[in-house]
Amino acid sequence: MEDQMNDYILTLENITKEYPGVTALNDVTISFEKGKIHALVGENGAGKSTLIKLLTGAIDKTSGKIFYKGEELKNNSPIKSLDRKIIPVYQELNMIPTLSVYDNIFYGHEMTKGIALDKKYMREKTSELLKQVGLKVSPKTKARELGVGNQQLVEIAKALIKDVDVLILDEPTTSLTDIETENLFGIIRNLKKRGISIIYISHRLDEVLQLSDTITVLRDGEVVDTRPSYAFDEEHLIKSMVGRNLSRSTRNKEKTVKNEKVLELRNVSTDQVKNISFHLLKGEILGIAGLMGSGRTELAEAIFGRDKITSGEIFVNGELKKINSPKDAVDEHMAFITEDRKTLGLMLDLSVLENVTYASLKKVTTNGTIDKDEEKQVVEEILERLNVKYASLDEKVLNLSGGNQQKVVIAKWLLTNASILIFDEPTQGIDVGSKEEIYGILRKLAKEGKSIILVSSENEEIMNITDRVLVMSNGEIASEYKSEALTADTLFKDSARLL
Ligand SMILES: Nc1ncnc2c1ncn2[C@@H]1O[C@H](COP(=O)(O)OP(=O)(O)OP(=O)(O)O)[C@@H](O)[C@H]1O
Repeated sequence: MEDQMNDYILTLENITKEYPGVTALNDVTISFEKGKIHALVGENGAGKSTLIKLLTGAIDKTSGKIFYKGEELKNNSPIKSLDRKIIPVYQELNMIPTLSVYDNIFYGHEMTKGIALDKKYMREKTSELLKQVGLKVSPKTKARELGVGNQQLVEIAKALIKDVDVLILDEPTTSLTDIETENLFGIIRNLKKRGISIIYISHRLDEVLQLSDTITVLRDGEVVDTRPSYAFDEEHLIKSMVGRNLSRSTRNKEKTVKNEKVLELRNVSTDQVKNISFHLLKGEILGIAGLMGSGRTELAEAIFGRDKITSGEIFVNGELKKINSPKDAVDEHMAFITEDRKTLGLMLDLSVLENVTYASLKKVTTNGTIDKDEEKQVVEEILERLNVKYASLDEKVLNLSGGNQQKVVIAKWLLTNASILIFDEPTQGIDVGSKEEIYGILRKLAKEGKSIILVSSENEEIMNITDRVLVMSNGEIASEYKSEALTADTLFKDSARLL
């Protein structure tokens, strides 16, 4: 062990973490090399976040040992972990929107000169850090004026101020554009050159293969494979993660579209989108593509009555309708599966069962009373199809892993009798096997005559799953394609057309 301590900054030895009814990590041994990028991959619920929470002192292990810089790490806590320069940057960013970049960076450990804040020093130091992460904005810029990609960079700058030794990045590219992702990778590689050790968690396997030196695959809380990245390819990685070969979706050839307009927008504008006209057919999957901030989500929100329509008309099944609230939309048999599961999609304190059945109680109601057994059976079936990991139906959704929470949102809406389903980034944070399962369910719904709007930033998903695609740019529809005619190249060009 002594020898190894020189190369390895951090070692987990036989770590087990048990929650009531769940073994989140089981006898896990992993060594992280100094100055290397080490990726952790695995299905939703495999134990990645649990491992990070142990390293950052948010929770305690049930058994096993952690060694850091050659010494056993005992009595860990989030504060001690920061002092030890083990710093996590989470996907859900923590910036205070109304404060400046430098106020955010120094928040909680402000510099003073005498009794006053040393603003000059903080601004200068922030400038230096922003340079290191390649961000060209003034330290005085308010956080709310930064896009998600730039906020992510500020979070990393914040880690650098503490002289980070181990930087943990949890799904850092989820909300980034391709260009922002490339930029981030350049910065990560620079940090590595400076000797910083990086633990990188992602469901985007192509990125993991491209960026990391070593990959560890977790499955059901156990390490099933650790190798240098060059010894993996994507197929092998997927097989390790899901424990079987997985057939990936290819372009959709099965046509389920009927020539019947279920939804039509004529010249619809809101404060966020301009002059939107399009229709959705029965049995169709219509993709909405575009860059972050192009108005994709805002368009979905307008249709669902969550944003005020300032002009234009919406027709449902050929009839002009006023949709002023989500309730109006639900009355028209629409469902909106939101991207923001924490605030809009779930009630975290309620059970898995209650969350899934919340929007669909009628389905299992006989004479006004809920048939509990039937309810359970229906819910169990859908959760099994989506491969959701949960201890029991009575478990609080709060205790589920992020990806499994997302699957609960999807399950909830799949059980409603909605005929127009709007999905906003349904597979964000979802593992590769379950993604395929979700695609299969979407196709099946279309075949049953439901109509689907799919907002997505994943090109493959947009091209393979949909029948037709609208590309948004700067709040407008820039172009429309039959999916089979769409290429990643055109998608990229059209997304920037109206900028
Ligand atoms: N506080 C908790 N109480 C009970 N079970 C928990 C708790 N936190 C996590 N778990 C369970 O531990 C297991 C591992 O969860 P974890 O969040 O580590 O997964 P993950 O690999 O990060 O998944 P994802 O890719 O979805 O983020 C899951 O089965 C989860 O339900």
